[in-house]
Order: sequence, then structure tokens, then C-alpha cells
Amino acid sequence: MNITVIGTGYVGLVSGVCYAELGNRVICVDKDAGKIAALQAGSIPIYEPGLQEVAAANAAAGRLSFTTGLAEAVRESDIVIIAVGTPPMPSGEANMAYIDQAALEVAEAMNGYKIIAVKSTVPVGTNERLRELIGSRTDERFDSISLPEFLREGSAVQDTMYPDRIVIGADNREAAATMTELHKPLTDNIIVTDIRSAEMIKYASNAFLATKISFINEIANICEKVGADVTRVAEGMGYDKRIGKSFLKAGIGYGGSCFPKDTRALIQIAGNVDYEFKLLRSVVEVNQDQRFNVIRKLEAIFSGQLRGKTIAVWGLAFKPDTDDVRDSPALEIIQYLVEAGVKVRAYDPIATSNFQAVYGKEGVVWCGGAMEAAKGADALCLLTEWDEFAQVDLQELQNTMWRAILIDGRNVFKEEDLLGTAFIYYSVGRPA
Ligand SMILES: NC(=O)C1=CN([C@@H]2O[C@H](COP(=O)(O)OP(=O)(O)OC[C@H]3O[C@@H](n4cnc5c(N)ncnc54)[C@H](O)[C@@H]3O)[C@@H](O)[C@H]2O)C=CC1
Ligand SMILES: O=C(O)[C@H]1O[C@H](OP(=O)(O)OP(=O)(O)OC[C@H]2O[C@@H](n3ccc(=O)[nH]c3=O)[C@H](O)[C@@H]2O)[C@H](O)[C@@H](O)[C@@H]1O
Repeated sequence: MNITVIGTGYVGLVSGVCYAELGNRVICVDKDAGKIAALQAGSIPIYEPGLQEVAAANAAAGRLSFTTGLAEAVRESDIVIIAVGTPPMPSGEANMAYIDQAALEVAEAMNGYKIIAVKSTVPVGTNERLRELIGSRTDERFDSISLPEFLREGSAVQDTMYPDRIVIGADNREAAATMTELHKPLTDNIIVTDIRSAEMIKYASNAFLATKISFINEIANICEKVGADVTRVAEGMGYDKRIGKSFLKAGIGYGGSCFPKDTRALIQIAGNVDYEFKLLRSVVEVNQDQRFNVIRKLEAIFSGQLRGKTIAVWGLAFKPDTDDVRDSPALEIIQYLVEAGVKVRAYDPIATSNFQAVYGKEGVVWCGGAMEAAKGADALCLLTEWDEFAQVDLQELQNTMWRAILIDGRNVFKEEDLLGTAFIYYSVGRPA
């Protein structure tokens, strides 16, 4: 099939590459000319394991191309997939400006029947609204599809090629059949629903996963007070198939471009129909507070005297294997420390320049390695569980630091790892 994907962020780029890998002819479109020039030159603007190789192979095979020419790409395609951003507005509601703009541009370019699918995460009712918007600008026939995306950053290629399920929201049987055919090679779990249910499945899934995380973080907080170990508790819970093992890792709370945004958006969606989503409000509140446990621990250690201390921070990305720092807990933690007069020495294997672009360069010593960041520090806060942090020589780390105090915000280390060292070690939800 001939497919145009609009937007070359994580979702557009990864899904475009993967549709090409399935043998389709894919044109990826972005209005960001710099991004397209880089992609045309074979460079991938995001860090995503495996993506570069699959993209290069498909571009070389002539199945994958990149352009800023939206109209021309749409005219050459049977299926148009919209994957532009839906960032949060100050109210928490999703900003539909990029979606609307893309839809209008598609409408203007129409030259025959097409399926127009929305992969971006959009509030319930959006696809119906877009159908009217596009229909008001073109006489050509088209069908609207809601095609929510469930990939995770850091494992996006794997998630896209081997998804747990594909959800297709459609109200036209033939369009649903075409989309089912397109995704058949990926999984047998293809769920065709009405459009509104598909839109809701996306928000409900993210909200549920966020709920699991806030739940286990609260259990962790209680574990710390009663002397239990949250990692064993999660393990013991996870063997129950009704609960499941995943998303029960306690830490400093969820971040990223999606859970924070989508939980707030769903609260708004509910609010718009006079429903107060009390549970989800608490999930967000717990998450917001969880990151400050790191600060509370530091304040307790230094009896509230943070000013003048040197604190090393390992990890700036919102999770490992990505250079994405959107809504990363590290942003607020570092900001708090700097404002409290702390000398922060920060290191991330790949996310530092993205972090600087959001946070600014001032007030922090940016380091090129983990040991360099730890040099002379009064304490070290581990905020992202990059593999390389688990591999460090703890004896060397201890000798590098001024005081051997480690706050492990992601439970990377086990008690036995620290045997024989002088570390004062704090983790999340485990006996100190
Ligand atoms: N990042 C993720 O892991 C996931 C994101 N999603 C959802 O997918 C959507 C996209 O997310 P990201 O890929 O992170 O977005 P992003 O914000 O990283 O990228 C969006 C891209 O769309 C381009 N764009 C905007 N308007 C355009 C237009 N009219 N024509 C051409 N290009 C245009 C922008 O230049 C940008 O490159 C969002 O709704 C998000 O909630 C869903 C699942 C996973
Ligand atoms: O809608 C989206 O954009 C995506 O949001 C998440 O994917 P992502 O944000 O890439 O990353 P996750 O692996 O879900 O992690 C999100 C945050 O939760 C945290 N987390 C995750 C799992 C866990 O057990 N504990 C925990 O604190 C991570 O550290 C990270 O900060 C969902 O997992 C995807 O299914 C969804 O498509």
C-alpha cells in the first residue's frame, strides 16, 4: 500500500519506518525542514535503538522517503496517517492545533478516495470533528480511522513490530478491513471498535499504567515506614496473572511526553462531561509528590542544610534508552536543588544536550562521565536507571566522592552490591 505519515516525531517516524519494513511504500512528511534534511541524509534525529538500521535498509530499498511536501505525498497515497503532536495546554487539555492544521492540509490535497487515520493521542470525539472539518474542505470521498499508538520510547521498534494489540476505530467496514489487512503481519490481536471507543482505549490504557505506577509508589512509601521491601512486594504481587509483573517498579514517579500529558487530558475530558475522575486526580498528585522524596531524603541527611553542598545527579532522561527529557522528574529535582544553593554536577549518557535545551545551561556543572559527575560530591542521586550505572565499580565511586552517600531513585542496586563499601544507601521502598 502507499502510505503517507504526517509528523516525524517518535510515533510518525517509527511507524513510518515499520510500515515500510512490512513492504509498503511510505512517505514521511514533516514541516520541520531541518528534520527532513537530516532524515534524507540518513541521520535519525531521535535516539531509538534499532531505528537507524531499519530506516536505512528501507530507504535503500526505495520503500521509505522523507519530504516536506505534504500535498504531493498525500496525492500519491491510499492511506494518510496523522501522527503530529498533541501537547498539553495550561489547562491540561490536549492542544489540537497541529492536528487541525494537518487535517486541513490533507483536505486541500485530496485527489481521490483515501483512508485518513489518526495515530496521535486525541480526545474522544476528535476523529468525528476532523471528519467534518476535512469534509467541509473537499468533495473527495474518505474514511476516518482512529489508530491509537501504544509504543514506548526506548523499545519503539520492537513494540511496533511486535505489538500486544492493534486497535482500529472505524465506522466503515471496508476501511476497517483495509486497515486490518495492513496490520495483519504484526499480530493476531486486532481489535476493531467504534471510533470513540478506540480514542478512549488509548487514554484509558495510559491512565491505567500510570495508576499502577502511582499505586506501587505509595506502597513503597508505606514499605519504608513499616520496614518492608517494595521490590519483593511487587514480585509477590506480580505472579498473580490478574495483577501482572509489569509497571510495578517503584521510583521517582513517571515522566515523559505521554503519561503526565494524557492523565491530565483524561481528567479534563471527564470534567468536560461533568465527571470528576477522582482516582486519576490522585494518581497525578501522588506522581507529582513522588519525585520530591529524593529532596526530602537529602534534606533529612543534611539536616535541612543543602546550601553549599555538592550533589551529583546521574540520569536526566525520563527513562533509560531514550534522549527524551520531556517532563523528566530530573528537571524539577535539579531546579529545586539549584534554587536551594546546591552545586549540581549532572551526567546522562545521551540526554544532556536535550536537557540543556529545556533547562538552560546555567547553574549546573555538566559532566562527560558518571565518575566525573561524582567527583567530590557530598551525595549522589541516581534518577534514571541506565545500564552503565549498574555496572560502576562502587569502590571507585566511593573513593571519588567526598561523602559516600547514594540515593538510588530507581532501585538499581541491591543490598549485597554495597557489601564491603562504606556507602550510606537510600533507595525507594526498601529498608535502609
Ligand atoms: N512519544 C511517544 O512515545 C508516543 C506518542 N504518542 C502520541 O503520538 C503523537 C505524536 O507524538 P510524538 O511523536 O512524540 O510527537 P513530536 O511532538 O515528537 O513530533 C511531532 C512532529 O509533527 C510535526 N508536525 C506538526 N504539525 C505538522 C504538519 N502540519 N505537517 C507536518 N508535520 C507536522 C512536527 O514538526 C514534529 O516533528 C502525540 O499525540 C502523542 O501523544 C502515542 C504513543 C507513543
Ligand atoms: O502514549 C505514549 O506515549 C506511551 O506512553 C508510555 O510509554 P513511554 O512514556 O515511552 O515510557 P514508559 O516505559 O511507559 O515509562 C513512562 C514513565 O513511567 C516510569 N515507570 C515505568 C514503569 C514502572 O514500573 N515504573 C515507572 O516509574 C518510567 O520511568 C517513565 O518515567 C506507554 O508505556 C506506551 O504504551 C504509550 O504508547
